[in-house]
Formats: sequence, C-alpha cells, structure tokens
Amino acid sequence: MPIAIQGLTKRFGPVFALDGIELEVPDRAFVALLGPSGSGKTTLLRIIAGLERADAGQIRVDGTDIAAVRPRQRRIGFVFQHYALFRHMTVFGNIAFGLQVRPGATRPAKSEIARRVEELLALVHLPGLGGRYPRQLSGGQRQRVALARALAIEPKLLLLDEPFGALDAKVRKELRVWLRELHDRSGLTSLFVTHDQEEALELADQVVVMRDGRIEQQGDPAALVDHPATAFVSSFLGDVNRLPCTVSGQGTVEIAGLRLPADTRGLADGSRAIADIRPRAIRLVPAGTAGDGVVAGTARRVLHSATTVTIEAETGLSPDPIRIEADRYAADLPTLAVGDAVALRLPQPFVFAAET
Ligand SMILES: Nc1ncnc2c1ncn2[C@@H]1O[C@H](COP(=O)(O)OP(=O)(O)OP(=O)(O)O)[C@@H](O)[C@H]1O
Repeated sequence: MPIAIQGLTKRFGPVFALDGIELEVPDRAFVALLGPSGSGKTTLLRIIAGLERADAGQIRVDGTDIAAVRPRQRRIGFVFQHYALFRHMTVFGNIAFGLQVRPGATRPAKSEIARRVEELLALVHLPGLGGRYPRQLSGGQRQRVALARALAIEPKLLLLDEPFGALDAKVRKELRVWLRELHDRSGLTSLFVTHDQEEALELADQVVVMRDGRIEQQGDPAALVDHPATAFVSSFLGDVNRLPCTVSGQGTVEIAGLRLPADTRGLADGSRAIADIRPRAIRLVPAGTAGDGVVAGTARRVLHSATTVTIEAETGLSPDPIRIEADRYAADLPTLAVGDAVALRLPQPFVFAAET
C-alpha cells in the first residue's frame, strides 16, 4: 500500500523528534530510513504503527488518513529490535497470537490458524519448530519468529526497526538477503529503520536519510551514493577525505593548487568549499607519475585488514593525511612501506559550500 506523509511533526518537550516530514512511499517499495541516533527514525515508525501520536501532520495509507483507524485495524505488521517474543508462549503461540485475539466473527477457525502458522513457519525457514519456546532458539531464529508473527495478520505494510541490530554480522547479512526476498514475494510495502548505511544501500529501493527530525535526502541507493545532496549525506554514507578547496571556475575546484573537475553548480567562483573524496575512489599509480588529477605524496601508515589495505599519505593537499583504501587482492597494488613515495590519482570530488 502506498503511504503519503505530510507535515508530520512530533515534539518531546523542547526536542523536535520529527520536524515537518514529507514522504511518499510507493506501493510495494522497500524503503530504508537511515540516520544517526536521535534523528527521528523510530518515532516516525511508531507514529505510523499507532504506538505514538503526532502533534501535527497527516499519514495516508492507501489514501486513508490513519488517524481515524485503530492501530489493530491498520493491517500494519511490525518487528522491533526490542519488541521481544512472548517468553511464556511457544513459537506456535507467538505466531498465532494476532489471529487468536481477533474478535469472534473475524477470528479464523482453530484448524485454519494452525494451517497458517505452519505456512508461516515454512516461509521463515523454521518448519517443525512450533513447539519450542523462544529461549530454545538462536537470536536469528527468534527474529524470524518475530517476523512470522508480524506477517500472521496479513499486513499490507511492514515496519521494521533495526530488526537485526542485536545479531552478529554474518547472521545479519544472511537475514537481510532473505528479508528482501520475502518482501518481493509477498507484495508488501516495507519501511526499514537502520543506522547501518551498508544495510540500507544493499536492501532498499529507496533510502531516506534523516537528520534532526528532518529528511536530508531521499533517493535510490545509486543516486545517493553518486550524488549526495549535502556534506552530511556524503559523510554519512561512507568514509570520506574532506579537503578544503576553492571554486575556480565553472566545473573546477582547486585543492592547494591541484585542479579537479567537479559539479560546482550553486557555488560562486572563488568561494571556499569542501571537496569530499572517498578513500576507495582514489587510485595508487606508480610514484613519479604526472598528469591531471595526480598528486605525489609519502606513505605515512599502511594498515592491512582481511580484505583491504588502507594507506595514509601526506600530500600537502590537506593538513591531515589522505586515506586511500584498496582491495588487497588487486593485481596492481604495489607493496608499500611507511616512508615510500606514492602518487595518487584523485577522482572527481563531491563539492559543498564550506561549513560556516
Ligand atoms: N518518549 C520520548 N520522550 C522524550 N524524548 C524522546 C522520546 N522518544 C524519542 N525522544 C527523542 O526524540 C528524538 C528522536 O528519537 P528517535 O528514537 O526517534 O531517534 P532514532 O533516529 O530512532 O534514534 P536511534 O537510532 O538511537 O534509535 C531524540 O532526541 C530522542 O531523545
């Protein structure tokens, strides 16, 4: 079901948890709400779910203002990180709960509930585990039961608040791939809260970046990564080298004498700006190489991780060394030691007005 949110505002004392949110979510979309702690993600989800009331604004789900619909009748399923399973109930009992508490006329027959629960257990890849208690399950299995419980009421809209936040990285990765498949198969519209940018970019069709109760930028993952609208989005979506620069003509910036092409629209010639360059976008070229966008430097640190090599190089372009991140299995990666001469080929940076 499509969601349309207009002017949604929520204050807690002096804090604007939400400050005039405008958001359109198309039918069947998988949308990630991404933002730092306290940016308003959970509050937005709780208001849609009916667990919290907005001070102002409107939410329409499938064209209907949900303020007039009781939470139970909204057909919204939710899975929250801390919204634990009922410990004293079996897996079966947990999943069946939403159907069993329906008023008489709309409550399915016992046999029908049993059939649905079995179907859901198969869907979340836990067949035959209906008789277990939550304590007899792993963290990942518990979250899948929580998802089956949310799906039991046949929601049109699924709200997920860091559902895998407490799980280890490997299980988390497996579950998010699986969740995306489940979303695609079931025809749901899903809103997923995370503060993990990798998770948001990998999972979602649309990513909404929030900051201080406002939407900073919204778009598909590629648009956000390739065209961050603000310095905040640029640094929030991944590691950046942030270099002071000057706008030196249409489509060019100068960083300590080095000229680079850049999208400088909206910035005045001669104005001070910042140039963001991702460590992964920098190429190491043989020392001594000259040419456009190439700067010479000296390696000051070389750090090895399981899959990458991070080099910090002093170049004179910025007070701090520039970080370069390379795939450690790249065929052309030179072996470097601290103190070696290096040359870096810089890509087109993201440029923003200097922060005042
Ligand atoms: N019940 C409450 N009472 C007072 N302030 C609240 C309440 N709930 C949220 N806030 C405040 O509203 C702001 C937004 O909080 P919210 O939980 O929505 O952020 P969030 O982006 O989900 O953060 P996190 O990633 O840490 O969960 C924060 O400043 C928070 O302290």
